[in-house]
Parts: sequence; C-alpha cells; structure tokens
Amino acid sequence: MSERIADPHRSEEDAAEATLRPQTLDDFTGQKSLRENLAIFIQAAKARGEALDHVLLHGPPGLGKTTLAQIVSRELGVGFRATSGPVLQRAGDLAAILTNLQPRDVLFVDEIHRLQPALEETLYPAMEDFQLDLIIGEGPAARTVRIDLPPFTLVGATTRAGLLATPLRDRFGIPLRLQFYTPEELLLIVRRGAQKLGFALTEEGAEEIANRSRGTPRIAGRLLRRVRDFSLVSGHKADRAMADGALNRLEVDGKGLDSMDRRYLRRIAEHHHGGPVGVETLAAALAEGRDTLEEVVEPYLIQEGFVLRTPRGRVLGDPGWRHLGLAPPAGSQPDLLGGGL
Ligand SMILES: Nc1ncnc2c1ncn2[C@@H]1O[C@H](COP(=O)(O)OP(=O)(O)OP(=O)(O)O)[C@@H](O)[C@H]1O
Ligand SMILES: [Mg+2]
Repeated sequence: MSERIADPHRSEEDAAEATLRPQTLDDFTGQKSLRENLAIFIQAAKARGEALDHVLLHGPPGLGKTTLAQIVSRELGVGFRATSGPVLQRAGDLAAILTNLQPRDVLFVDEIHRLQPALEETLYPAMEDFQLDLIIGEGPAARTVRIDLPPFTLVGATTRAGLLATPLRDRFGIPLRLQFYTPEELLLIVRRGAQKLGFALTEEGAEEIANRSRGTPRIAGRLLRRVRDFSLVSGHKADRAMADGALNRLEVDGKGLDSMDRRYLRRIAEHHHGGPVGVETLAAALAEGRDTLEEVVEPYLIQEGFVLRTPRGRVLGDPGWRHLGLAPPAGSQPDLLGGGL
C-alpha cells in the first residue's frame, strides 16, 4: 500500500507537505461551510476570552484534519500540543499532558478512535468539567485525587467517526465532517502549491493534476511534486501533455484511480458479476485489510458512484462498469434498497 501514489495516507516523503500546508483559515481552500462556521466559533470564543468548545474533525485521510487543527490554535492565538490515540498508553501520560496545558490551549489528539477505553474515561471529566481524577497508590490504600485543569480545547481527528464511543462523541460541541474536494477547489490548491514551490506549471497542467487527485489535497500535493520531478528531468514545459504523461507513468488513470482502485473494481466485476459481495471477501481476495478498504479505498469510489454500499454487500455502479470499459450485464443491478431481504 505504501507504494501507491494515490494512497491518501501520509507517508515519509510527505514531510515535504509542510511547505504546502495552509497556515490560516483564509489560506485554507474548500470546505466552505465548515470553514465559515469555524471562523464564527473562533471569533466568539476570542471575544468571550474563553476556550473554544471541543472540536471533532472527521473524514477520509488527507483532506486536512491535522492542517485545520493547527489553524484553529493559530487563529485562537494559543498554544498547540499534539498527540495521538495509539501513542497514549498510560493514564499518567495523558495526565502529564493535560496538567501542562496553558489556559485555552489546543490539545490535538489524532486517531482518537484508537484511544484506550480507560484513557477515554479519563477524558470525560477533563472535557466536561476541566477536572482530572487521578488514582494514587494501589489496592486498599488507593485513593482518588481530583485536580483542576486549565480550560482547554480538545481537537480530535478520526477517519472513523463510527468507531467512537457515543459518550466521547457527545462531548464534542463542534463536530465537523470534511468532504472530498471538487476539481475546482483542487485546482486552486494545485495552483497555489505550484506557486509556493516556484514551479512554472501551465493552467492546463494544473487542471490535469487537479482532475486526477481523487478529491484529496494530499494526493494533489504529491502528484504536483512528481510532475515537477518529471518536468525537471525531462526539461519539458509542465503543460497538459507533460502532466498527463507523468501521471500515466505513475499509473494514475484519467479519473485519478490507481492500480489498487482498479483491482478492487475489477474484482467485483469479474469474480462477482458486479456484486453484491461482502467487504470481508473482497479484503481477503485483494490481500488488503478490511479497514484499509473501508477507510481509504472505498470512500472516494462510493462518492463517485463507482461502487454502492448495500445491505448485502458492495455492488458495482454504472460508472464503475464504464470505467472498466465493460457493459453492466442486463438486469444486474439488484434491488439496492435491500427490500428483498
Ligand atoms: N484545504 C486545503 N488547502 C490546501 N492544502 C490542503 C488543504 N487541506 C489539506 N491540504 C494539504 O494536504 C496535506 C494533508 O493534509 P492533512 O495532513 O491535514 O490531512 P489529514 O486529514 O490530517 O490526513 P490523515 O487522516 O492522514 O491524518 C497537507 O499537508 C496540506 O498540504
Ligand atoms: Mg492528520
């Protein structure tokens, strides 16, 4: 998976992302209503001199959750502390972070759906009442000490909001869902990125990259950097033909799908006559984790109608058949609402 150019997950090479990361809410392209709402809540919190309510950012990888968390602290003019669900192992680690926060600081917890249940419970009173219950000692001598915390803003990020326990989800006053970006928004992002890199990319070249970025700024940035490499080495002007050639060599097709996406679609078409087929079956056949399919591969394919998620499993949609250059078999689309169950 790490070899996929269109893998929306972060990779080592994406350290270069920092250069392209927008620094302010105004600089952040797309997610219009989310951005407008957030701007109002930030302004109100600043006017009151209070900590911003806790924010939950959820959506597929590479859409800007970490970027937004950093922007929130910058716009509030407060400190930023970052950690993640899998990194936090002991209640003491969390307590140390919480007690070291300055008033109104942002604490960013990435992959918050992977937080240990015991730590999650430590968070409840911390989020609700800014209090921390620490257990000191062991056995019969153990006692609970209550510590007051400075008011702070927890910004949680997750690709799987569905995996969050309800009591945790309910403690976020500002839940925000990120959507895939439109080609127009990606075009702005690609143009701005080329500018920041000092890379002379033609308008058509930028369009080509934007249209093939799978709705994801992280992929747009990565494709932009690769096209720049090809352009530099070949000495060709970075126009549409140049970008097209580079993206084809990276096996990113005209719709931005990569080899994994195509294997997934082909599997449903050729082995299951278009489905329905269960996600577990697909994961086993493709030697991929079910989580990866559900978190990384499917969201974009579903949003674009290549695949439909039905109660009986995944079904290839008409755009999926067309993309493979195949005709949907007559009467192949089962009743998608699951009425036949
Ligand atoms: N709205 C945007 N405008 C411009 N660039 C963006 C935008 N959103 C994200 N990016 C770019 O995409 C990259 C990935 O974004 P980010 O790391 O915030 O994604 P994420 O949602 O946190 O992903 P993950 O779920 O993998 O943690 C950033 O480095 C930034 O360069
Ligand atoms: Mg992130």
